[in-house]
Formats: sequence, C-alpha cells, structure tokens
Amino acid sequence: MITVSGLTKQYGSHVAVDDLTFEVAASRVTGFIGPNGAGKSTTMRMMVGLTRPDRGEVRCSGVPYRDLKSPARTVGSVLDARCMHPGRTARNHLRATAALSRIPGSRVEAVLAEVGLETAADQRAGTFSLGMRQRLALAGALLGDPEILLLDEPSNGLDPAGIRWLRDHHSAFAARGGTVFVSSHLISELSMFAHDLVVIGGGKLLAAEPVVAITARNAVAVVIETPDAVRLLDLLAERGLAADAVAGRVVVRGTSRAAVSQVAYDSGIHVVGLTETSRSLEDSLLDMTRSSAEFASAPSATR
Ligand SMILES: Nc1ncnc2c1ncn2[C@@H]1O[C@H](COP(=O)(O)OP(=O)(O)OP(=O)(O)O)[C@@H](O)[C@H]1O
Repeated sequence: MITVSGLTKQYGSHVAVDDLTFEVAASRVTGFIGPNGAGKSTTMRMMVGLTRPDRGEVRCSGVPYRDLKSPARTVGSVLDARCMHPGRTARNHLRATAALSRIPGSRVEAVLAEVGLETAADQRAGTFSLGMRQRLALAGALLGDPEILLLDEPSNGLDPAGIRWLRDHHSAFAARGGTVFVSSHLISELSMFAHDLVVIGGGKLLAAEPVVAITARNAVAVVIETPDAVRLLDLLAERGLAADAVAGRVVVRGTSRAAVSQVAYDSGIHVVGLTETSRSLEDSLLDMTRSSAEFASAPSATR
C-alpha cells in the first residue's frame, strides 16, 4: 500500500504538485492519469525519494521511502526505461543492479524469464528496441521481489502483444497481493485492467476512486424530448426510475430505451425524440481534466 499525504512540490512560482492526498491499495492495479504536465512524474519521483517534496509525505507499506531498510525489496520502480548502460548486456545490467541493492544474483535469471528476455539476455541494451528496454527496466524493478511496483508510462514503445503481456503481468502481480501504481496517457488501455484510478490535473487531485464508480456515474442514459416533461417525470418516478429534466429534455438512467418508450406510449405522452447515450470512461476523464490549467492546448501565440 502507498499513502500519499498533502504532497506538494513547487518549481519557482509554479506549483507542479499541489497538496495531493490519496491511497494506493494492495492487491489492486491503480492507474495514474493526467494530461501532459499534470505532475505525474514529479509525484512518482517524490514517491521514491528522487525529488524532495516541499510539503507532505509518501509512505510505502507504512514507511517513508528514505527509512526503508532495503528499498528495492519494498518498491520496484521504472521511471525512465532509458536509464541503462547501452554497452552492457541485459544480464550484466541486471547483475550490476542486483549487486547495488545486495540482491542475490540468482534473481537475475528469474526476472529475465519473468519478462520474457531469456533469449536476448546476452544482447547489449543499446541494441534493444524501446519495447525490449521497457521489459529490461521492468526486470530491474522486479529484482528485489518487491511488494509495490511503481511504473511511469510502462507501455510506451510496446506493440499490442507487449501491451497485453504487460497488462496480464500487472494483474497477476496484484492478484498475488502486490500494489501496482502505473501512469499512462492511454485511458482506454488503463481502464481495461486498472481497478482504481487516481486522476490529477494541474498538480491537483481530481479523483481517486474505483473505475466502476466512474463508469457507473456515466452509465447509459435515455434522453426524451417531449412537451409533456413534467407528467413523464412523475410517471417515471412512480416506477422507481431516476429521471431529471435537463435543458428541456428528460434524462433517465438505469433503464432501456424500450422501457421508457413503453411508459410514454401507455400514458399517451407525445414523444418528439428518444435517444440513448453512453459516455466512455475516456470521455468522463477528459471532461474531468479539461478544466485543469495545463490540459487545454496552448492558445496560439498573440502577436
Ligand atoms: N525539474 C523541474 N524544474 C522545473 N519545472 C519542472 C521540473 N520537473 C517538472 N517541472 C514542471 O512541473 C510540471 C509537472 O511536470 P511532470 O513532468 O511531473 O508532469 P507529467 O504529468 O509527468 O507530464 P507528462 O505526462 O508530460 O510526462 C510541469 O509544468 C513541468 O514543466
């Protein structure tokens, strides 16, 4: 589990991370979403002690990162998959990383197998594709058999098969009791396997909740245009259907188009239009982040 409390980081007058408080639960995959410049990388760097917060703190399994006795055994992180010596083979890169954290060399072969790099183990990292470097970086994070995995854009550079493999890996890691905190721009991709989402924009927390809670709020709605809206609202309420009048239309959730149409027909209500809408998770999250200062594309320069 990761606990983030009041985390704040300012660069000059710019507040990059603004009083973030949230929890990342064990046995679940948590997606970390936000537009460019939202503060994701800064937050993740503060989680592993690479950037010092101005205020607030992060606890990993109850302990501040700097106080962990053997950090690599608690938190495995990949914040930049390019961070490896191009002249070293994958196996030697992992051996050196293991030695630095006093992890037995026997783990090297185990993690090479876990990420599917056994056959490329003696190739130099400099010859690797971005996808292979991502796998090697993940192998490095797994060396200490950590409780927590912290990954910044890990699917970057992976092909569709690689992305699926990564998704399955994260899910299996969480199913074994691990905590997975993974940032991504790919909302639809994350929503396929994340249990929870932490959404930030302009450094501020916008949401921290299960994916199902966000999708339920945006469930299918039936929209009816009718001159008899007040009577239709009463009839729907009598049948226990939650309905609202929005911009001169009646909006009903948790039912089907056919059911609403039947209610109107049975009561002789004149229906001018009847549509069914559903918003994707992506739509809802984009709406959430749109108002955050840094999300909107920069306005064109004024001359
Ligand atoms: N070392 C630094 N010095 C000055 N400003 C910084 C520094 N690191 C980050 N920032 C600024 O802090 C804000 C948050 O950046 P950060 O990289 O954390 O965002 P992000 O959500 O990871 O973005 P992206 O998705 O584009 O990687 C940005 O405005 C960025 O320019």
